[in-house]
Amino acid sequence: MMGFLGILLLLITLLLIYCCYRLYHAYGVLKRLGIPHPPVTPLMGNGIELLKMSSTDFQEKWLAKCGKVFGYYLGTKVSIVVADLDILKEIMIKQSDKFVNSDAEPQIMIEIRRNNNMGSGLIFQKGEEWKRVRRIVTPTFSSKKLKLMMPLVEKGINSLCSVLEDINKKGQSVNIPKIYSQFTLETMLAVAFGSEVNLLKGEGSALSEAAAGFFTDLSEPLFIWEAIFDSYFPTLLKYLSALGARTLPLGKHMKVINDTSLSIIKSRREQSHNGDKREDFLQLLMDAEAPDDPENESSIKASRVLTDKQIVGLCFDFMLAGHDTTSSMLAFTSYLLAINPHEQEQLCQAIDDYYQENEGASLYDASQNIPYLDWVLHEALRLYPPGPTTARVCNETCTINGVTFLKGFRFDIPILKIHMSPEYWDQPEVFNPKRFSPEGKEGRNPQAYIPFGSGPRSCIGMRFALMEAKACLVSILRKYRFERSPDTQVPLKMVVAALQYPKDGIFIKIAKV
Ligand code: HEM
Repeated sequence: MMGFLGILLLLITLLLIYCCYRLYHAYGVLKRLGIPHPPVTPLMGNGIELLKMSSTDFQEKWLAKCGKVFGYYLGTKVSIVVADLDILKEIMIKQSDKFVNSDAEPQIMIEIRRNNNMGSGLIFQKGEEWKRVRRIVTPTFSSKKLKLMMPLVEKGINSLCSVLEDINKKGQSVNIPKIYSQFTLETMLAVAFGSEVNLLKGEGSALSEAAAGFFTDLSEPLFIWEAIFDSYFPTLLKYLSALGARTLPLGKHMKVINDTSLSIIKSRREQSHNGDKREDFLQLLMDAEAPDDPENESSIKASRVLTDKQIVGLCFDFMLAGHDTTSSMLAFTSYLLAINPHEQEQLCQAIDDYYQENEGASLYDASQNIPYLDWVLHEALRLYPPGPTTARVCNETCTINGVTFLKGFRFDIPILKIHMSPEYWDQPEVFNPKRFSPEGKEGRNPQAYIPFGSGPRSCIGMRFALMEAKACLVSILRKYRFERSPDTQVPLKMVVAALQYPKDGIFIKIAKV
C-alpha cells in the first residue's frame, strides 16, 4: 500500500515539475527574443492586470515603461504590442503576407456559426480563403456601387431628422449615441439584409431585435478568459463553447439572423426572373463574381462566386463591423462640434457655400465634395477611433528591424495610442480639423493615422461608413446645430473594450438654425 502511495506521490511530483518546466519555458520566450514584457503571474500571465484595466490603459502603461515594442502573455499565449511605425509598416503593408490573418475568432462564435451552418465572412477568415473572398467582395465597395445604395441611406437619414425635430421641440438634451446607434442599425439592416424597419420610430422586427440583442451580449472579459483558458485546455474550451453556443442568448440571436437572411436570399433568387433588383450589399454579393485573374489560370468557376452561407456570413460581418463603429464616429463628431462651436460654424459655412455654388446638388454629391467635412470626420476619428486596437497574427517566423517574431505570435496594434502620441501630433488632445488639410498632412507618416487599419487587410467598409456619416451630417447641419448643455460631460469618461464608448453617454442639445 505504502509502495503504491509512494509511486503516486512520485508521479504527482514529476507531473508538477514537468508543469513548472513547461511554464518556465513558455514564459521565457519573450526574454529569449529580447522583447521586454511586464512581470508575469504563473498560469495567468498578464491576464489579471488586463482584466483589471482597459487594454488601452495597459498598452499606455507598458509602452511608457518598455518602449515602442513589448510583449505580454494571456495564459501562456504571446501577444506583442507594436507602436513603432516602421515595424507596423512592415507588418501591415510590406510583409503583410506573413501577417495575413487578423485575430482568431472567439471559439464560441465559431461554434455558433457551425451550429447555424453560417459561413465565416471576412473578419476572421484566414490565408488563401480570405484572399479569395476579399477579391470577390472588394468591387461591391466601389464608389459607383455605393452610390446606388444612397436612397436606402437617405431614407434612414430622413427618419433620423424627424426624430431630431421632435427632440428639438421638447428642448431637452438627448443621449446622441443611442439615436445614432438606431440609425446605423436601421441602415445596415436595409443595405446588408434587405430588411426595412423604422427603429427610430420604435418599429422593429425579429431581425432587428436579434441584431440589437447580439451587440448587448458581447463582452471583452469573456474573450480574455477564453484566451487564457485556450492556452491550457483547448479541447475543454471547445466543449464548453459548444455548450454555450446552444444555451446562451448569443446563439439564439445568431440563429434568427441566419435563418431570416437565408430566407430573404431564397425569395430573391426565386423572384430574380422578373428583373426587379434591389441595390444593396445582399444583392451585390449574390451577383458577385471574382474578376479574371491572369496569374491564376486554374481558378475554377465555383471558386469565383460565393455560396449562400458565405453571403450570410459576410452580411453578418458587415453588421458586426459597420454598425457600432459608424454610429460611434457620428456621436463623437457631434460631441466635438458641440463643444467646439467655432469649428461647427466653419463646417456649416462650408456646407452653405457648397449649396450656394451648386444649387440643387444631390446629397451624395454634397457629402463627397466638402473638404472641411472630410477633415472634421477624420479629426474626430483620430481623437476617438471607434476600434482603439486592431490585430494581426504572424504565420511565418521573421525578423523585422532587428526584432524576431515567432510564428503564432499575435500582434496588438494600438491605434488610439498612436493617434494620441505627441511624437506624431502637435498638441494631440486638441480638436483641430485642419490637420487633415493638404498642408496639415504634409510630411506626416501615413502610419500615424490608422482608424481604418492599413494595408490589404484594412477596413473594406471605409467608403460606405464615410459616405453614410457625411450625408447624415450634411442633412442635420442644414437644419440644426449641436449644442453643449449642462448635462454634457467634458471631458468624456470612456469605456474601452473591443470598441470604445462614452461611459455615461453623450448628452447634447439639438438647436434649430
Ligand atoms: C467609422 C466606421 C468604421 C471604422 C472606424 C472601422 C474600422 C475598422 C478597422 C480598424 C478594421 C481592421 C483593419 C486592420 O486591421 O487593418 C476594420 C475591418 C473591417 N471592417 Fe471596418 N470600420 C468601420 C466601418 C465599417 C463598415 C461600415 C463596414 C461594412 C459595411 C466594415 C466592414 C469591415 C470588415 C468586413 C473588416 C474586415 C476586413 C478584412 O479582414 O478583410 N467596417 N474596420
